[in-house]
Amino acid sequence: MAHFTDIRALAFDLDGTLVDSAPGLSQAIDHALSDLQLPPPGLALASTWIGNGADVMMTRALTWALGREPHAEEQRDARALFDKYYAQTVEAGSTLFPQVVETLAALQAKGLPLAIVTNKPTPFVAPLLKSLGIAEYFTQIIGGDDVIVKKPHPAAIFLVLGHFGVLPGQLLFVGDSRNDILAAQAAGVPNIGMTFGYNYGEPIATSQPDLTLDSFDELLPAIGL
Ligand SMILES: O=C(O)COP(=O)(O)O
Ligand SMILES: [Mg+2]
Repeated sequence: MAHFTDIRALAFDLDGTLVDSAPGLSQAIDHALSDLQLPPPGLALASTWIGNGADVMMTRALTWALGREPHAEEQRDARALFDKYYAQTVEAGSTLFPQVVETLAALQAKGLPLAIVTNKPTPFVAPLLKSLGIAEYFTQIIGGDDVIVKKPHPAAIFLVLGHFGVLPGQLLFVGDSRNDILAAQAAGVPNIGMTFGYNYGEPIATSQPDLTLDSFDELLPAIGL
C-alpha cells in the first residue's frame, strides 16, 4: 500500500498528466510528415508515441510511415520540421485536464512547493505553462533538454529533491506513463499514475504505481490533504 504520510513537495509530469497536449503534437507530426511526402498518422496513433520526448516520438512516427527505422538524416529533418510546426500548434492544441488548476491552487495554498518534470523539449515548456495560466504554480521546471538523460532515468527527480531539500519519501511524483513510474521508483519516490493519459495506449496500472487515480478530484484526499 502507498505511503503518502509525509508529503512535503510534489512533481508533475506534463503531457498526458496536467495537459491534454496530443492534439497539438499530432497536428505538428502530421504537418512534418506531409512535408516529407509521408502519410499523416493522425491523433489516435500519435497519442501512443508521446512520453519519451520529441526525438523518440518522431522516430516512432517515421518508423510507422516508412515501414523501417529512419536514417539519421531523415530523423534530423523530421525533428526540425516538427519543431517548426509545433511552435504553431502547441498553444491552441493543448488544454488542461479537469480540476488541474483547482488542485494546483489548493496545493500551493497549503505551502507545498511544486515542480514540473517533463520529457517535452524545454523551449516549449514555459510558454505552454504560461498560455495555460499555470506557470505561477511551479517553482522548478525541468524540461527534456535540462538533463542529459530523460525519464525513465531518475536524474530530473533527483534535481527536484535537491532543489526542494526533501527526502525521496517526502516527494510525490504524479505522471501518466510507464516512464514516470519507473523514474519515481528508481528514485525511491512515492508515485501516482493518472489513468486518463497516454502511456502508449496501455493501462498505467501495469507499471504498478503506488496508486492510480482517474481524476485530479481524488488527489488531495488520496494524500490526506
Ligand atoms: O514530450 C513527450 O514525449 C512527453 O512529455 P511528458 O514527459 O510531459 O509526458
Ligand atoms: Mg506524460
